[in-house]
Amino acid sequence: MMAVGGGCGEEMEKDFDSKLRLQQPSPAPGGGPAVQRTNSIVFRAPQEQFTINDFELGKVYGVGSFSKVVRAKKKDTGNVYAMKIMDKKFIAKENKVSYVKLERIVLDQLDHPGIIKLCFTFQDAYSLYMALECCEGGELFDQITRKGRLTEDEARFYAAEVVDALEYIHGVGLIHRDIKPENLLLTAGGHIKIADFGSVKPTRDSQITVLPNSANEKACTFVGTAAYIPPEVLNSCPATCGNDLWALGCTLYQMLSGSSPFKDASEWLIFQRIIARDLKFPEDFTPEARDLIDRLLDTDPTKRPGARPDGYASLKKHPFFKGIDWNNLRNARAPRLALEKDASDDYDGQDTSWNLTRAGGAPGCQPNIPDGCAGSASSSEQQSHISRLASIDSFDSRWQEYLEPGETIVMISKLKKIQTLTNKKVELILTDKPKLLCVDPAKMTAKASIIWSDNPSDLNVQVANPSHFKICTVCFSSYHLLYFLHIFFLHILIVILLFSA
Ligand SMILES: Nc1ncnc2c1ncn2[C@@H]1O[C@H](COP(=O)(O)OP(=O)(O)OP(=O)(O)O)[C@@H](O)[C@H]1O
Repeated sequence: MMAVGGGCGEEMEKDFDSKLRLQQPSPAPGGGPAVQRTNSIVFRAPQEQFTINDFELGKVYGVGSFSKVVRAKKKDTGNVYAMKIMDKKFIAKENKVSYVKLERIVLDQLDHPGIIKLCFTFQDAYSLYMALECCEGGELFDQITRKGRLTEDEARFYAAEVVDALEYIHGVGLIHRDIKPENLLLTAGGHIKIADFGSVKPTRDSQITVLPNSANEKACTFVGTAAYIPPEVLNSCPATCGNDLWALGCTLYQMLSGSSPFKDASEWLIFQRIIARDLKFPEDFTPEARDLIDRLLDTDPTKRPGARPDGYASLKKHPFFKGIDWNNLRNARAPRLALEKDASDDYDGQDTSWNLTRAGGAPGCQPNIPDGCAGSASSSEQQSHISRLASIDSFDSRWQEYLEPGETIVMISKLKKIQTLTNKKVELILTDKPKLLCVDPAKMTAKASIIWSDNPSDLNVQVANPSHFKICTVCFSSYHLLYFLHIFFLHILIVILLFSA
């Protein structure tokens, strides 16, 4: 096995190996800070000697800040996994080594039907690979988006499964710290699995082995997603299990109403609403739903059901959960999944040349991506994390020829360019210059390049409605382009406004 670029690549390689020296927290006598003792642990999910060529790659499930998750079928066994692929150089550059290691180590020790399972890992010179069990049903976020909002029965079912998994997570002494509909994945049968354990924090009496620094590091480190962050975190209080219960309250509210309870145009404004507990319930919420959410969103984290001395009993006994058979959740009939609109509507399936191991990666690695959604992100990604898409898509060496030395991609997405008689699919690429590029992915020709300008006669944006806007520019050939659809474009607009502000 080769390590990439010395230092960090080698360290990552060692830490992904099947034996790792780690520190296990043990309770300190007299209730003082936990004492760390160093131990060697053997991972349950083995590090295999596989290569990516041992797998037939399918559709892209989603894209994270520094990873891409792809459907991967092992050629010899036929077993299917969700392969999380992380670029070593990128992880090192973005200082995310500990995040990746933490997720690997923690997932390895968890065992609950409501938590995504890590099956094995492997690596090559360029990438780390985590084979996860597949959640073919996508994110809960997408179900909420597709259905508009969920019925109370559907929300009750999902909330109960999250409560069940959270009870386990908190029981082993972990705080997830990023509970939100995007991190609640659904199996093909429609059952919840909690994902994304890169932000977890062990509690003092945690049974879980973590990274050397995780327990010592200040528990009030700011992590999570703005709309789901509890007020005490904004006030720099240490993390507690109550943080996840607040996020559960926000998630339940979102399931029932279609949007999160604390919404606003910027993170700062969202935080103001959270601190002021500016919470309004839609009139059609039942008293039971309203009461549970109200209690979960208590500003005192110790009063939230699930965080009180009686543990999860009061939460599970809440009238909202009437009728839930807590011992038989996984056998209960799950809500019907709303399916994705035909993906081919958005993309015409030409992109079969995505090279997951970057330029210079493993020879002969040309994964087959039959549904043509390579490089695309799920709707939630598009909606919630402006800077995330590009990081992973910038791995794709295809775009390098359009960039100047040192220039990197901030964002990338497919769009329809509407012309008089036809419409065409192109890639819109925003770089950090800032520059906006329009590339025909079929012919790999650049259709336009706009350098940002403060002069409105060079560049101006006209918003028709929330999903349509025009970028009018003299550099953009002789006609104006109407950029059509995807929530993503709203973000481009935001970026435009930010840059021009
Ligand atoms: N086991 C899985 N099965 C199916 N889809 C998955 C699975 N794990 C992740 N995904 C999808 O892939 C997307 C990217 O996941 P990933 O873990 O790389 O990043 P993330 O956790 O969403 O983001 P970040 O790391 O930036 O917090 C997820 O949002 C999800 O939609």
